[in-house]
Amino acid sequence: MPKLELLPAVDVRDGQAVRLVHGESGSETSYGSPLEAALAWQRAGAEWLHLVDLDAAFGTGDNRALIAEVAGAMDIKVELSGGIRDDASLAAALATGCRRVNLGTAALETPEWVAKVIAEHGDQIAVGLDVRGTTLRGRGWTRDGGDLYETLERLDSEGCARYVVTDIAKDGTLQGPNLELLKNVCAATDKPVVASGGVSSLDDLRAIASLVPDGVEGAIVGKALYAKAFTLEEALQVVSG
Ligand SMILES: O=C(O)c1ccccc1NCC(=O)[C@H](O)[C@H](O)COP(=O)(O)O
Repeated sequence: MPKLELLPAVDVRDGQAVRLVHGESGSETSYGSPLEAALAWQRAGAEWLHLVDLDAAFGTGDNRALIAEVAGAMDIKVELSGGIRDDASLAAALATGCRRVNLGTAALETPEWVAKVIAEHGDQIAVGLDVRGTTLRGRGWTRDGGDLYETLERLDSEGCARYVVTDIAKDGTLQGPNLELLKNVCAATDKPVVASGGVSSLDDLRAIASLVPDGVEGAIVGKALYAKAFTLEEALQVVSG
């Protein structure tokens, strides 16, 4: 089986590591200290951490200092997401030393700025394509933001290096990933795709890994790890190729 990168998630709301259902504000289950969670994933052998500032994504404040503390404590690569929408928030995100950032809302609302930062920062910029059906959602997944495939075509033409693809209907539900969506996005772009949302089992990871030849590069796993559906060590073993 081809190797799949695994990105355990730490989503931060109001200073706590949480998981949401369908990304909905108010559906939080809390899992304690974000730093402890991140260090646990690092100790278990993760090569990447997917770190999300949910308050910044929802516009309910931010966890910027804590996010910087967590990112700074990591020896592994960090992908940072949530509320990165302008020069100041991008500069703060990159100053944490993270390997890359995910832009979501900005790719829908300020496409000129996104084209500019893609040109400036290359593969330090990924775009999160968060969808319901084939409609993109921004502002913490609360507002419609256009057609998935039209936006993908535009971002490809601007040189976007990578996409993080989430089916919101699956996110935080432990119902399995949307493999059809992943296949369709891979068919529409030559750029690598990171799958996010819904992973519930080691078989789900095997199914995502079977899409590596199509262009899937990695998988983000949140709820399944916190719910102890499997251990990160087991997951890393399964995706190691
Ligand atoms: O990433 C964001 O910006 C974001 C914004 C609003 C709500 C949720 C957001 N991200 C959620 C994640 O990235 C999850 O960590 C990831 O999809 C894992 O999902 P799961 O394995 O289903 O818990």
